[in-house]
Amino acid sequence: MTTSAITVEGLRKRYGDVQAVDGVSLTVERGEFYGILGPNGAGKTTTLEITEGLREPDEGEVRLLGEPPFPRNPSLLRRIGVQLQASAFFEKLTAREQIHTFASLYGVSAERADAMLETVGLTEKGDTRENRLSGGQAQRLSIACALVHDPELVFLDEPTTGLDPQARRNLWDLLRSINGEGRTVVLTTHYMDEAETLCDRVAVMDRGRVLRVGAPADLVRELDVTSLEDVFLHLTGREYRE
Ligand SMILES: Nc1ncnc2c1ncn2[C@@H]1O[C@H](COP(=O)(O)OP(=O)(O)OP(=O)(O)O)[C@@H](O)[C@H]1O
Repeated sequence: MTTSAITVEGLRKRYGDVQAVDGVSLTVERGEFYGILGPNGAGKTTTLEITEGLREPDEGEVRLLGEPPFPRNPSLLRRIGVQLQASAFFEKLTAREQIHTFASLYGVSAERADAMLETVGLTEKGDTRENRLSGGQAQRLSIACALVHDPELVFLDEPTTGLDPQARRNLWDLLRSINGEGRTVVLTTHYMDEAETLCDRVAVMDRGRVLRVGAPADLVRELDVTSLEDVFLHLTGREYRE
């Protein structure tokens, strides 16, 4: 039996008075495109960071590709890709220098780095400094950096926030092709249309808890509504964006 890509059991994390994650359990299968949805402060990023092994939970168990991610597990680092925010780029480097730097950290060839730049459509921007890239270009570069070592599983935290509609659609195509190659993709998003279009299954989170998990179309049917936006409203009793 192959293990799931991710299993999370009874996760809890508190910051001072804030119970950021309050008993989250979920399973992501290998090859799945999985979305974590929720409003600001729902606990999505904290759940993701614990799953990636970047944070220690107060309680709960995580298995990432069958292994515990915390404390830092070097054998896992090569197998997962974490999209960093564009602000985490090395200062003053060009797009090509950024991805070459990530590649060398992983012992990956410069040719592979250049090929990744091409995959995300940034070859022509190779000589452009990170602070001169558009929002969409910076997002694509950060995804390329997360993929340069050919990981099995990719984590993306709100990859299309702040992009114009065309740039979002281009990024959707890229994410679909990443998943189409058999990689597991886990993303958080604020956009219901994005989740509806891309995700095999979504977990709807609010106030540190998972309210419901399912395929978008199944959730819409089960709750007898017309869209994922309505699913959210039905589950939480409020609009997605207040
Ligand atoms: N390092 C921290 N210290 C203190 N409180 C934190 C910290 N990180 C998150 N929180 C709080 O924990 C709660 C959950 O935050 P988290 O970032 O996980 O939510 P989120 O769903 O990712 O939100 P967003 O969509 O705004 O990114 C919030 O109330 C947040 O203010």
